[in-house]
Amino acid sequence: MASPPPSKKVKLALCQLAVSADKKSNLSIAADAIAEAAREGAKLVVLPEMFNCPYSNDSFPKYAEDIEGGSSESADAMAEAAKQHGVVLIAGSMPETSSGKLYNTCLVFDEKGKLLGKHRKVHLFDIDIPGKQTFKESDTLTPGQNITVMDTSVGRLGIGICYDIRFPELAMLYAKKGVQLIVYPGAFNVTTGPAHWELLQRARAVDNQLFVATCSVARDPDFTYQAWGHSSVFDPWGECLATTEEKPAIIYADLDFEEVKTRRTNMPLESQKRHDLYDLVDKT
Ligand SMILES: O=C(O)CCC(=O)C(=O)O
Repeated sequence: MASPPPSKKVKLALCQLAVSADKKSNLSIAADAIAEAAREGAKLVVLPEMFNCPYSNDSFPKYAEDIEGGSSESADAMAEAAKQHGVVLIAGSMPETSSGKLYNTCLVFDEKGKLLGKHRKVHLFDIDIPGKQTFKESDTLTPGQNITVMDTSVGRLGIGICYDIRFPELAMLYAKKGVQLIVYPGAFNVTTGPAHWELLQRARAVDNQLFVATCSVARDPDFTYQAWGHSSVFDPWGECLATTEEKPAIIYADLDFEEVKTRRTNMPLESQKRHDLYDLVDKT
């Protein structure tokens, strides 16, 4: 891949949305948040994982849309919002149906509403912490087969979805490909969130000397899945630029991608790696 586009400053908005069982209302809440973020000057806007439906295996098949088949009201609504407000939009994720399979899919639109690419969650969230948190996405979902790097007008972005953040190799591959910011739409829970959410973001940021942003749904006490919230963004030094708690919120940060270069010049980890002792294999 060629070098990333020239470094720029960009105002990022993370929209921690309240999601209900009403898809139309979820889409309209998302569109309103995008409009508000754009009014505040954001050029890059992020939505949460499964922003158009409740996070449950029962919901995924019911809410899934055939994005490639061109009949996706959620994709159409988000393309329209990105265009209307002139922002690069990382549209969280939504259940996608394709050739009889279901995926947890993030769509990315440019400021003209053109689909720049999509990421299908590659690591499915299958965990069992008895009495605390059990979830098995693989009961309904199929993992994606691609990693996702894209050049946008605001910089080179890498996308992961929630559980993808636990796999450092993915972030390392993104760094190797010149990514300046990794965005993880997500929805950790009240068991794993307090333990690992911030730690994982800071680790991915510091290890790879790049920006890391996460965007969660807000917590709904009536849902079976209790989301952690705490959408945040960390810089390449591991400092938190913005965060929030569990309620609906839009948070903002000014990212200066020049800092990626500066940190890597000051501390040249990449060139100091001992490729004679270990290596990262890129199979993409
Ligand atoms: O890794 C975790 O603890 C939570 C992951 C998750 O909620 C997800 O992948 O949707």
